[in-house]
Amino acid sequence: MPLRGAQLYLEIDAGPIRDAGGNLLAVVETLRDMTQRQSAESRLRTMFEASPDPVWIIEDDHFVECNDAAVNMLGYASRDEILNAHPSQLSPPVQPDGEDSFGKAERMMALAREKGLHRFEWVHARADGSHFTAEVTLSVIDLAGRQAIYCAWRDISDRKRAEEALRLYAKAFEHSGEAIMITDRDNRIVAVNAALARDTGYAAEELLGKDPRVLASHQTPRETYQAMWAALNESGYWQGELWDLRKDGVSYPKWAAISAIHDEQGALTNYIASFTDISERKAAEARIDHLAHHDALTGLVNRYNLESRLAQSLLAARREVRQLAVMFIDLDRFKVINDTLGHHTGDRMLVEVARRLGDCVRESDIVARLGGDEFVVVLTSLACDMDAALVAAKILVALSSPYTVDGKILHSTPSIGISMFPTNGEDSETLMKNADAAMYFAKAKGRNNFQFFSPAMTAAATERMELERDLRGALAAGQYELHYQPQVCAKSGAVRGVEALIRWRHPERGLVPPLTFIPIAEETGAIEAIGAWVLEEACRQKAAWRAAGMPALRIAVNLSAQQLRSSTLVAQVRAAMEAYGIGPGELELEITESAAMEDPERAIGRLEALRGLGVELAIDDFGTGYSSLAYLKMLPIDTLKLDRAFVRDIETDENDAAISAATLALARNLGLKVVAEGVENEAQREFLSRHGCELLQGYLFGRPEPAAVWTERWQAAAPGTAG
Ligand SMILES: Nc1nc2c(ncn2[C@@H]2O[C@H](COP(=O)(O)O[C@H]3[C@@H](O)[C@H](n4cnc5c(=O)[nH]c(N)nc54)O[C@@H]3COP(=O)(O)O)[C@@H](O)[C@H]2O)c(=O)[nH]1
Repeated sequence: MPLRGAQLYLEIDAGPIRDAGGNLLAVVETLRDMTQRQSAESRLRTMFEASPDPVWIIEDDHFVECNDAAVNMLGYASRDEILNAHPSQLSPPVQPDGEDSFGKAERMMALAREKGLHRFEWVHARADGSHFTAEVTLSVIDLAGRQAIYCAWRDISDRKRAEEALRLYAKAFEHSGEAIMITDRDNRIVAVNAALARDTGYAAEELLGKDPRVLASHQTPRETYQAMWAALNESGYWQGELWDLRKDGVSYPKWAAISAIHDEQGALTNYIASFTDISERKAAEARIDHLAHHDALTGLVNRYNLESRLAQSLLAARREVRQLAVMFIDLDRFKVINDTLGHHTGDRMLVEVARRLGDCVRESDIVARLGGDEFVVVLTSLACDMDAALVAAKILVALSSPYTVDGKILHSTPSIGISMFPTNGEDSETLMKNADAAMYFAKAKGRNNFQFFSPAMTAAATERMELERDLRGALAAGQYELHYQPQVCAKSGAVRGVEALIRWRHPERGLVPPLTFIPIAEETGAIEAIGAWVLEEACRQKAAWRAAGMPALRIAVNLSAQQLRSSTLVAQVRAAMEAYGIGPGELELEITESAAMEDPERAIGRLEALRGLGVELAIDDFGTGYSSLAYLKMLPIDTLKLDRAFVRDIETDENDAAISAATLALARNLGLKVVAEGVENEAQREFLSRHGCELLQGYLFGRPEPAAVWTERWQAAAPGTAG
């Protein structure tokens, strides 16, 4: 029963009652209490209106009712604008799956009618044309006896975006070139990507659920792992190098970056690690490091590395109270091999030298190449300097044995300088400097030997360095001059020719003799320019003497081995002769026996060409070298110069006398003239003359003097000649 005073909603049905004639007899009214139903409908409408999600009523496939949320979501001003629209009219023409919106909407509604409830995703269009994705739920309802569809939307754009992002992350994870691994809070592997499977050789299934240490090799130091966990616990991040083991058992270095992941409450949930295989980078680094510390040609320790290795060895020697030897090794006349046979041959020989040096020393010793043909051997931990001498002797033998390079047999010898720690120096620099000085001393001592450093050598080495420095500018500064020494007829004493001998008028040192600077000029290559100057100057002087009416004397000029090697020599000589009108027989070129024997075939060709110019040719220092008589016979020469070493003791030393006599006999047989050098006294003159020597040269007849002195002398002897 309704309460007194409460409102009632009644539904009244009234029906007339008539008699047979149709007259109204009464009205029958049926009252139905609709109060409850009315309030239910009102509640439904309220709910419909108050729903935060857009809701619609669809009848005959058109929206006939909607709430404010639907109007707002679509961005229209009033529901009048959208009511009676077909769902496709509030949608883009086509749905993301490619189906047209009208057809698909019809299909969805049909499905809802068939099943009673149907849920699906739908892209709608707002009033401004923008789109959003909604999850649509269609439920079939009965509206006052008519079938309708209740339609509810939920904007799932955010969810879709999140899903899209997740899909993207998943793709990025899977396709990343970097190996990625995700572990749970207990450090069990929960995900690995394809790159990790590729790098490790394991399939993902073989790793899931395992501890990442299944990949570890024992090459990663324990401290690295300790530091890694400390950093992850403290800052949540660590990166560094780890060594892992591939499934095939090969270990490899990888660069790891690991982050700890926490949820919104700050609880640890995962670790995510990315790894880069750095095998190639490490190998490249190792190669670069090797190149930086080793000589590219021989693979020996280089200069830079030698310094640090020597410093370390010195520390050890000091600690162990042992000696140490630094050996400077230079190959004698290596430049000749390089210049004549080419760098390729020179390089191959240096590689062989490096190999032989390695064979002469212990593993713990150091063998370095400083560049060119300069090597350094450090003998570490020696008991006495005798040990160093034994190794030096071994090196002498090893490096002096013939080399077979490109089918050629080559000869070279080393000059070795040794400085000892601690006697000759306590630091690397001093020891190296002193070994270098000792090496120069070994060279000066005739090469192919070793010398221990002595303090006196420092001065000699310093002087050599200074000379080398000053030599560079001497030609341009006009500091060279030629002195001339006469060659006389043994029988008559008449001057037949002069030999041009170079002198260096050094601004501080005064007159420097050729034996002091010619070897340096030869080693540094300066000799070629100096030789060219000598040739030109001698020819110029000869022309000047001729112009002054001096006797027509043959002029002899010394040629260095390097000049003989030069392909421009013949052209140079021709040019000088033409420039100063030097005729056949007026110029003699002296070459040493060793220069001619360096490459006899080439020498023969070049000397023949010079001969063709009318130049006379002499072999200098005859008897001091290792002449092959077979080759000597083939050389197109006119004169042998008997070395003054044999002349000096010719009257007292039977050997010298015998060699001199034999040389003179040989020359006679070969049809050659002989000039005996270094004749200082009558007895020598008499001996040589008696044995048929035609020409003599020596202090007995005159020392080498400047051209002006000879001019004066000749003018005095033959007054009336032009000045
Ligand atoms: N490539 C070039 N080499 C040259 C040139 N000029 C000289 N030289 C070579 O230097 C060497 C030494 O020469 P030098 O000091 O001039 O000595 C010469 C004479 O002074 C010396 N000599 C002459 N007579 C005597 C003597 O009676 N006693 C004695 N103790 N020494 C004497 O002999 C040298 C001449 O030697 P040589 O040339 O072998 O005839 C020397 O090897 C020169 O070749 C140059 O321009 N280019």
